[in-house]
Amino acid sequence: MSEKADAPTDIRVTGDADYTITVGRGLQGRVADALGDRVAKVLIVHTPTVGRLADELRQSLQQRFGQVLLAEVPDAEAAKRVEVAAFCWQIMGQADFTRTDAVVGLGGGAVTDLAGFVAATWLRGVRLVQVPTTVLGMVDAAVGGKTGINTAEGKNLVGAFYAPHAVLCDLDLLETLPKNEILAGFAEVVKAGFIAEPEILDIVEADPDRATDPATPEFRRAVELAIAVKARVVSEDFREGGLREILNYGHTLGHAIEHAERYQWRHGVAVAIGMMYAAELGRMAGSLSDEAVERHRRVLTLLGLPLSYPAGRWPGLLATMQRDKKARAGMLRFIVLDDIAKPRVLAGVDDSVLQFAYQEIAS
Ligand SMILES: NC(=O)c1ccc[n+]([C@@H]2O[C@H](COP(=O)([O-])OP(=O)(O)OC[C@H]3O[C@@H](n4cnc5c(N)ncnc54)[C@H](O)[C@@H]3O)[C@@H](O)[C@H]2O)c1
Ligand SMILES: O=C(O)C(=O)C[C@@H](O)[C@H](O)[C@H](O)COP(=O)(O)O
Ligand SMILES: [Zn+2]
Repeated sequence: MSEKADAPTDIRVTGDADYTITVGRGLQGRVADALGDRVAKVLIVHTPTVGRLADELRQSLQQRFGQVLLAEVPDAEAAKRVEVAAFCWQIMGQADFTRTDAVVGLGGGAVTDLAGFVAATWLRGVRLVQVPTTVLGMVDAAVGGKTGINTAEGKNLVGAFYAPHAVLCDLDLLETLPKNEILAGFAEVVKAGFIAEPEILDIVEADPDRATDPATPEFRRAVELAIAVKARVVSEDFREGGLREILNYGHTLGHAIEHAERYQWRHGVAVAIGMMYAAELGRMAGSLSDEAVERHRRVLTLLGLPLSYPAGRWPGLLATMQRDKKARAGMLRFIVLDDIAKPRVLAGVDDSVLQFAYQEIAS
C-alpha cells in the first residue's frame, strides 16, 4: 500500500461533548454527510489563503443544501476580532439563518477559533463542522471545542466551550501549507508529547524531516497521537475544571509573548518558547531533571523553533501573564512537568523564581 492510501482514522470525543475527529486523505466529499440532513443553509468561514478550496466546497455543498454562503475573513490572528465575528453574524442575519443551519470553519486555528465562536453565539448555538487546514488546527485548535477571539487586553479573552458536530482533518489540505507553518504547528504536536505521549518525541528525534513531512507515516502517527491526547483530555474535562489545564503547557508565557508581539507571531512559535520556559521553571521550582529540560531544548531545536526571548521584556510579560485564565485570585499558575508525561499545576511561585527561570531563556 502506498504511504498516501491509508484508510481514515476516527478518534472519538465523549463525555460532555460527543463527536468524531476523522483523520485521513480526500475527506472533502465527507463534509456534506458530516453536516447531516436537517441542515438547510451553510456558512463557510475561511481566509483568502484557502479561497479556492472554499469555492470548491461551496460548489459541492450546493448540490445538497438550499443555500451555501462564504464569509471570507482576514488572515491569521486578524480574524479573531469582534468586528470579524460581527461581519459573520451580519451575513447570517441577512440570510435568515435559523437553528437548523450550520457553520463550517475552513482554515487554520485562527479561523476555526472564530468560526466556532460564531457558531456558538449565533442563536445561542448552531451546528458546527470544523475542517482545519493547518497542522496546528488539526492537532489542537479545531478538535477540542474551545472557541474564541482576542481583545486588546489579551489572547482568547472572549469565547465559549462549544463542541463541533464533527471534525475532518484532511491531510491532503496540507500540501499547500508552507514548511514554517508546519513547524509552528509541531509545537503543539510535541506539547502533547511532553505532557502525555513521549512516542511523539521519539518520532521527532528519530528523523525530524520525516516527522514533519505530511506525506510520511511518521507524520500521520505523530499527528494522530497528538489528537488522541487532546481527545482523551477533552473527553474527561471538556470545560477545563482541572485536567484540561495540562493542554495549556507553555501557554502562560506563550500567550504573553503573542500579546507582546501584537499577534504577528505564530501561536506555535510563541508556545515553543513558553514550553522552554515552563521546563526551566519545572527544574527550578519543581523536580524536572536536567535531562528532561535538555530534551525540550533538543526537540524544539530539531524543529527549528525558537527557545529564547529578549531579557528586557520580562516586566511586560509578567504583567500580561496576570490575565492568564489559569490565574486564581491574582496568583499565577503554570503547568510544569515532574517528568516527561507527568504534568501538574505549579502555583504561588515567588516572582523572583519566575524571573530567575526567565533568565535561563533570555536572549
Ligand atoms: N481552540 C483551541 O483549543 C486552540 C488550540 C491551539 C491554538 N489555537 C489558536 O489557533 C491559532 C493558530 O492557528 P494556526 O497556527 O493554524 O494559525 P493560522 O490560522 O493563523 O494559520 C497560519 C497561516 O497559514 C495559512 N494557511 C492555513 N491553511 C493553509 C493551507 N492549507 N495552505 C496554505 N496556507 C494556509 C493561514 O492563512 C495563515 O496565514 C491561534 O489563534 C491560537 O490561539 C486554538
Ligand atoms: O484545548 C485547550 O484547553 C488548550 O489549552 C489548547 C491550547 O493549545 C490552545 O492554545 C488554547 O486556545 C488555549 O486556551 P486558553 O484557555 O489559554 O486561551
Ligand atoms: Zn495552543
